[in-house]
Amino acid sequence: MTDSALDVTLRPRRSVLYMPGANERALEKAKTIPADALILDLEDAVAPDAKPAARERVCAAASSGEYGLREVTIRVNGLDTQWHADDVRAAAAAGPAAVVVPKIGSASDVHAVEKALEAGGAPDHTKIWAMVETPDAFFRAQEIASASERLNVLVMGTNDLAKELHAEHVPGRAPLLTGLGLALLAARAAGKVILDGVYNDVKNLEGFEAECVQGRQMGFDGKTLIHPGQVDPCNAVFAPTEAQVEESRAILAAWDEALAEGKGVATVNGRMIENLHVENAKRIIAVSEAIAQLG
Ligand SMILES: CC(C)(COP(=O)(O)OP(=O)(O)OC[C@H]1O[C@@H](n2cnc3c(N)ncnc32)[C@H](O)[C@@H]1OP(=O)(O)O)[C@@H](O)C(=O)NCCC(=O)NCCSC(=O)C[C@H](O)C(=O)O
Ligand SMILES: [Mg+2]
Repeated sequence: MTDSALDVTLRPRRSVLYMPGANERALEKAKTIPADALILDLEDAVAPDAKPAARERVCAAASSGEYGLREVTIRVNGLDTQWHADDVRAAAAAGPAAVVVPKIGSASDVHAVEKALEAGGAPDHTKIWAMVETPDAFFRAQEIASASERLNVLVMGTNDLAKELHAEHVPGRAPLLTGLGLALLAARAAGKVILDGVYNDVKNLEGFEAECVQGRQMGFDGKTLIHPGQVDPCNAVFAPTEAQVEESRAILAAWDEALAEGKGVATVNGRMIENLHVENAKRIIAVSEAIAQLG
């Protein structure tokens, strides 16, 4: 799907699946997995010796056009690594939907990536997805989110955050909520998309679904994933329900009626409706229609 076919901010990014760039089988399998977006990884999931070959394979996959409507992105190695410059140069030439950059620490990091992409001749459609995953970055989330028009998505790195905090992974994620809340405020203030971090226990679907629901309730647009088995439940949790869409349509109808009567307030199912509820109802309908366009 091209961005001209769909409003960029409404493009569904419910499920965003990482796959190790060195794993040919996973790259092939991804063509049939119903994830909204893919992150072809050159960082954590690829051993140092395998990085040059993985870079070649991932860039070929990203420019192959074989992933249908899925948004295909490349996660490069961090700015302070020996692989970063070559990764960004190769990704710029491949022209994926985005270059996902781990451990972004400040607006100047974003500017450095932007400059490197431009120097490498990256097309305008290649965006920057900034990973916020260190304590410093969470404090600077606002400057990172608003650093560049090319940056359209913040991605939470909850494994690195937990590691940096010396925190434990616990149900409900209490140790991480301060950081996640700061990043959500920053993303919304800058009008950017924000994706929740990964859930490591791939066999625990109950725990995974609970974390998806928590992420949706907090305001995340979708969640990053590590296993194909996480895709369907994640898509279900992050899509508006039929009841929500129906209620949204009732809100729009009641609002039109109120306006025609010269009123600035209405009620639906006994609840007060003001303009802000109407805006939210329009967003829910638009998201639902965007998901339907994916087929
Ligand atoms: C987590 C895994 C290592 C589990 O692997 P495995 O036990 O081999 O899984 P399965 O046997 O259940 O696999 C079944 C089939 O599915 C394919 N598969 C598995 N994972 C993926 C995937 N991510 N994408 C595509 N396809 C996948 C297998 O090849 C099997 O296929 P088949 O042979 O046809 O049956 C593994 O799932 C995995 O490696 N996941 C990705 C790990 C990863 O990318 N990690 C880095 C990103 S997460 C991160 O860095 C977080 C962030 O930075 C932070 O700080 O939080
Ligand atoms: Mg990380």
